[in-house]
Amino acid sequence: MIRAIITDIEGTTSDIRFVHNILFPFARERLAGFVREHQQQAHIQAIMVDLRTEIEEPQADTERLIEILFSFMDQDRKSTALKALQGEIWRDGYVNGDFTGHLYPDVLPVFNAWQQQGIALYVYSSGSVAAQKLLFGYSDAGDLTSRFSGYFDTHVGAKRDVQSYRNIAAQIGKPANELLFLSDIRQELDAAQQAGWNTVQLIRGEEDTDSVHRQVNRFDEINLEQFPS
Ligand SMILES: CSCCC(=O)C(=O)COP(=O)(O)O
Ligand SMILES: [Mg+2]
Repeated sequence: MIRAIITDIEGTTSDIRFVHNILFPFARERLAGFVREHQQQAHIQAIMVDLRTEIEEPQADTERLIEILFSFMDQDRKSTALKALQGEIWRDGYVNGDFTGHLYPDVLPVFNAWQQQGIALYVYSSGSVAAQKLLFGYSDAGDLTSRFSGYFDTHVGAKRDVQSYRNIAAQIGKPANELLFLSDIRQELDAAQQAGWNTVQLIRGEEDTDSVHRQVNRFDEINLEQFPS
């Protein structure tokens, strides 16, 4: 019996093109100026401390960190520090109405149905928790933040690591076999499955013929009765 559903964002609830063509360029254009302007603020300093730790360069100055952040963006590296900064930068874009968080139209009706069945919804994304709340708070369908019982980012671990899913299960407080993870990325689903979770792969674009996971093209094709009770 599925009691909690944990969803990825990019490529699952939301179009990868929104993230790569709207969000990422918006942050890239503003990143250097943002870091220079806000580097004295405590929460930005904390992000920079994390970044220095991540790159093992305790003496790195602001310009070196900016250089590193650009190389991380080029690699689409899921660095917790980069993701935290991107979230800070996107805030202005959402608040000023430059964009709204993309949501596939099939998502919200299915969220509604699951909630009516008493199933708790969570998010797990490489984007920071703050960025997740912005995307769903300023989504195409309005403010959906109250729909979720919790949010997880790479502070629990990377999305391809089995231990991350064990950490999330411990925080949710439910056994792994009552959890369902939704993602477009096979390697993330493999990790969740190794942790004992149920999985469904969203195929929003190209097919994935190497996957062992149940596959659907839309949320309304997910049949919770297929999972063992
Ligand atoms: C919170 S929306 C931005 C998502 C993001 O920054 C990203 O790297 C995509 O990560 P995901 O784990 O959702 O595929
Ligand atoms: Mg994804």
